[in-house]
Formats: sequence, C-alpha cells, structure tokens
Amino acid sequence: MSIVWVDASSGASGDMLLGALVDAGVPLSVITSAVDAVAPEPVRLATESVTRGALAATRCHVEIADSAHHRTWTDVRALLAGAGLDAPVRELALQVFERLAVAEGAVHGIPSAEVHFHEVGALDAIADVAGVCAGFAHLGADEVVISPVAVGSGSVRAAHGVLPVPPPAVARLLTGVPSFAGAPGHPPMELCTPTGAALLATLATDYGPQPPMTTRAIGVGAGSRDPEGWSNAVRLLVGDPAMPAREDAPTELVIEANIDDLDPRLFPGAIDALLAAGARDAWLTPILMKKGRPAHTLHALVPRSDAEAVRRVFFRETSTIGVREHEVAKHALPREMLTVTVGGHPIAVKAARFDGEIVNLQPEWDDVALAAAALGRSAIDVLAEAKAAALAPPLVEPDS
Ligand SMILES: O=C([S-])c1cc(C(=O)S)c[n+]([C@@H]2O[C@H](COP(=O)(O)O)[C@@H](O)[C@H]2O)c1
Ligand code: NI
Repeated sequence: MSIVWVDASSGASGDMLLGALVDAGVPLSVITSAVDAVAPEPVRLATESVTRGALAATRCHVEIADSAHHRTWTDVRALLAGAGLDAPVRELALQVFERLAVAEGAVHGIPSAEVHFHEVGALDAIADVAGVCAGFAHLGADEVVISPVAVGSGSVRAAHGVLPVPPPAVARLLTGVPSFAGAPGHPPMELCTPTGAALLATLATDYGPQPPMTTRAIGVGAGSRDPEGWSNAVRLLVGDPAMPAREDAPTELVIEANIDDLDPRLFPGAIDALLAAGARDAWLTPILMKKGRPAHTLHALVPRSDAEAVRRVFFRETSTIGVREHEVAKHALPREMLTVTVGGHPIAVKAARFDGEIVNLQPEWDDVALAAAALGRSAIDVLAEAKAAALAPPLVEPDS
C-alpha cells in the first residue's frame, strides 16, 4: 500500500505538480506519452533544475503553439475521450475538467454543459492535467492526502479581467477543502490556480497534515514565479503508510444498513451511486431478519473524506432511514502499475507484491477489452497473455 502527501502550503498549479512528479522520480516518458496523446499538435516538454527560495526544485515547461485558447467543456471532453490515454488516466482527467466546468458554471451562472473555458481550455493546461493524472496513476497510490491549500491574496489579471485572489473558480473548487491565504509573509499573489485546485480536489482521498508514513521519495515542483523570500513550490512525499500510534491509525469507514423493503431492481443502481460518491467498494449481503424475513445488508467501504456523500446516497437511493458505521483499519500489499503490450496494444497491469514477490496481477479490464476487440481475440486469451507478459523479465520494467 503506498501513500502520497501533497504539501500545498505554498499553493499549486498544473505545471508545479508536473515538476514535483518528475522530481519525485516519475519517468518523464510517462508524462510525455500522456501529453502527446491529448495534444493534436507537437508539444515541447522540458524540465530544468531551479531553486525557489531555499528549495531546489524541478520546473516543468509545457510549450504548445496553441491557436484556439478558448474551448468549451464539450470540446475538452471530446479531446480527452478521443485521446490515446490509459483508461484510469482518461477517467481522472475527465473528472478534473468536470470539476472545472461545474465551478466555472457556478461562478458565472451558466449550465456547466455550456461553459467556455479560458486559460484552462488552452492545450498547455489540458496537457498539464493529462500529465499530472498520468503521473499519479503511475505512482498508483492508495491514499493521496492533501495539506491545507494556500490560495494567496491580492488580485490577478486574467482573461476575465482583474480577479480577486482566490479567483472565483478556485474558491468554488476548494469548497469543502481546507485552505488558507498562506503563511504570514506570503507574497500577495495567486498561489493556487483553478487547474491546480481541480487536480488536488480530484486526486485527494483525504485532507490533513503529513500522515504517518515512511517516505521513499520527495518531489519539489517549482512555480513560474520566484518571489523574494518565498518558496513558490509544491512538494510531494511518496511512501508507505507507517503503523501509526493506535489513536490516529489511518482508517476508513464501513457504512451499512439492513434493508427489507426496497425493490430489488434498485440495488445495482444504488451500488453504482455509492461507488460514484467515493466508496472504495460497495456490496450486498443476503440476510434473514426477525420473523424470518429475507432482506439485504448494503455495505460501503469509504474514506472519511467521502463519508458524508456516501451517507447521502444511502438515504437518497434506498429506503433506509438509518445507517450504522464502524472504523476499519486496512492493510494492503504494496502495488505498482506495469504496462505491457499484447499484439501491439498497451495494457496497464496492477501488480501486488508480498515479500518482494509478485503475487497478484490484474490487467486493466478496459485495456483488455479494447485490445481483444481490435485483435479479434477472446478477452480470456488477451488477459492470459497480458499476465504472462507482466511476469516475463526483462521485457517489463515496473513503471514506478
Ligand atoms: O480558464 C478559466 S475558465 C479561468 C477561470 C478563472 C476564474 O476564476 S472564473 C480564472 N482563471 C485564471 O486564469 C489563469 C490561469 O489558470 P490555470 O488554472 O490555467 O493556471 C489563473 O490566473 C486563473 O486565476 C481562468
Ligand atoms: Ni471564469
């Protein structure tokens, strides 16, 4: 089980997070292949070692000669849907832009489907998002904990004109996320951009100070500006959860309810809604209740940060008027993402290790289905070949 803590106490933007991922050891090729997959024109991705205040950091430049700056949410969704991205990366990037569309729509009072993006609709911002999502997917962290986010102060000039800081879209995107202007002495500038805020809110599984963890890698991503006396950078600490003291063990919740009066055809939809609301897993157990009445227990395993959203699904999508909850400590094997090819088609494979040995391989189902359809082979056949390829040294290098 791996964990990432994002130190956003000096803010965050798309390119800062890119720099931090590369600085933490994510191969630049992982970022570049995702950026190339979304950009319909040549992209230049360049990293350089810089300092921001007292910190050594990596600056990541994404340069595209982009003609159409303004795109609609529909345009961006089509661009991402048609891009050759791994399924988990595409899904994350779509969630990031959906958040941006909902926030932009709320700020300006228009339906999100009709939102016209400004700066965030430019190809360099879209590439930032695809690259950051690819980098985090590569890390394959089970937990992403975000520190309180510094948003800055003052005002900023943008396509909308002069905006107060935090800009309206950032304030919306960070609703429900711990944030603050910045430590005393912070420069009066925008520290967290809408792209940075949307990425943090999408990637987070929890919010707070550094969790108990054993750090394995540190990445420091530099912002473009370098104000005097301030480290304009975001930090990533990548590692494994440490066994914390009992009182603050990182736990998740199981939320459940016994239900004996719901039309059984509604349970599949309820399970889908629980997963969409942030449940890590959701399942149904048949039970016999008092008077021998057949019923079901509906369960959801959920991080604390999404518990309220999951409770709402129980009350909105089922007939229950009450839920019970208990904490569970989770222990999972360390896992990593590999990429293999079957008949020339890339397939992401999640590998779990026990005592250093690979003990479980799970090829990404969407990739298997795509490859099987393209090759005219059975999914069983492609699945078997993907697993065999993942075990065949030295053809496959662990992605992380
Ligand atoms: O692009 C859009 S839709 C946009 C909306 C807003 C609002 O607050 S509304 C603000 N901005 C500003 O543009 C720059 C670039 O943002 P990135 O997220 O692309 O880095 C930044 O100053 C935003 O505050 C853009
Ligand atoms: Ni706006």
